[in-house]
Amino acid sequence: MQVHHLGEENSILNKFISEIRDAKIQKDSMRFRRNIERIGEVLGYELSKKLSYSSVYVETPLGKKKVNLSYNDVVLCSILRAGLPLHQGLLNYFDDAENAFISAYRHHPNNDETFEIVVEYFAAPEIKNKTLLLADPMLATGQSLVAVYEAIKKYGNPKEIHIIAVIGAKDGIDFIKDKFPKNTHLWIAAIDNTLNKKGYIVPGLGDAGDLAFGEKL
Ligand SMILES: O=P(O)(O)OC[C@H]1O[C@H](OP(=O)(O)OP(=O)(O)O)[C@H](O)[C@@H]1O
Ligand SMILES: O=c1cc[nH]c(=O)[nH]1
Ligand SMILES: [Mg+2]
Repeated sequence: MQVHHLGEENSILNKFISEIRDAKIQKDSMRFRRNIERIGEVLGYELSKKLSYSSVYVETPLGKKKVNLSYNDVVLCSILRAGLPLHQGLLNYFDDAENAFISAYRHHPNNDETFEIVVEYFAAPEIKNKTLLLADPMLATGQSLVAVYEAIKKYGNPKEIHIIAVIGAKDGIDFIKDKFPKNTHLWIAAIDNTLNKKGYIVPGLGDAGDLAFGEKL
C-alpha cells in the first residue's frame, strides 16, 4: 500500500484540519461538515493524479483543443455515518462517479472497551474491475475499513482501490497495510501517533460522526 500523507506539506489543507480538531471551532457542526467536505475535495484532486488518462479533443466555438481526461470507472463508496461529508467532497470533483454506501459500527458485546465491527447495510453498483474510492474520515484501529473491504469483496474485486481518510493513527495504518492489495493507495490528510483505550485517535478530533450529525444513543 502506498501512503500519501498530504498534511506533511504546507498547504491550505492544514487550515481545514486544524479547524476540525479545534475543540471550539468543531462545535459548529455545519463548519465541521463543510471542512470535511473541503478536505475530500483536496484529497480527491490529489488522487486524481494517479488515475489513467487518455487524450481527447474538445471543441470550443472557435476550434479544437487536445486534453487528457481520466477514463476510470469510479465507484465512490463511503462508510456511514461519518463518511457522508467526505463523500460529498469527493463527489464534488468525481461528479460522474457511481455511488455506494456501507454501514459499520462498533458493537461492544461485553459492555467494556472491547468491540467488534458490525457491517449491515450495503448498497452498491457493480464494483468488479472498477476504480474503488473508499472514504471514511477516521482510520483509528483500521478494523472498520478491513471489515468493510471483506464485505465489498464478496461482490467482486475492484481493479484498484484508493482509500481516503482525514485523520489516521499510525497503528491503524500499519494494521490495514497488508489487508488490502499491494496497488492500493491511502490518501490521508493527517497521521497521529496514539490510540487511547477506547480506540480513539489521540489527539485526533473526537467522534467524527457525532460532530457531524449529533450524538447517537
Ligand atoms: O478504525 P476504526 O477503529 O474501525 O474506527 C474508525 C471508525 O469509527 C468511526 O465510525 P463510528 O463507529 O464512530 O460510526 P459513526 O460514523 O456512525 O459515528 C469512523 O467513521 C470509522 O468508521
Ligand atoms: O478517533 C476516533 C475513532 C473512531 N471514530 C471517531 O470518530 N474518532
Ligand atoms: Mg462515531
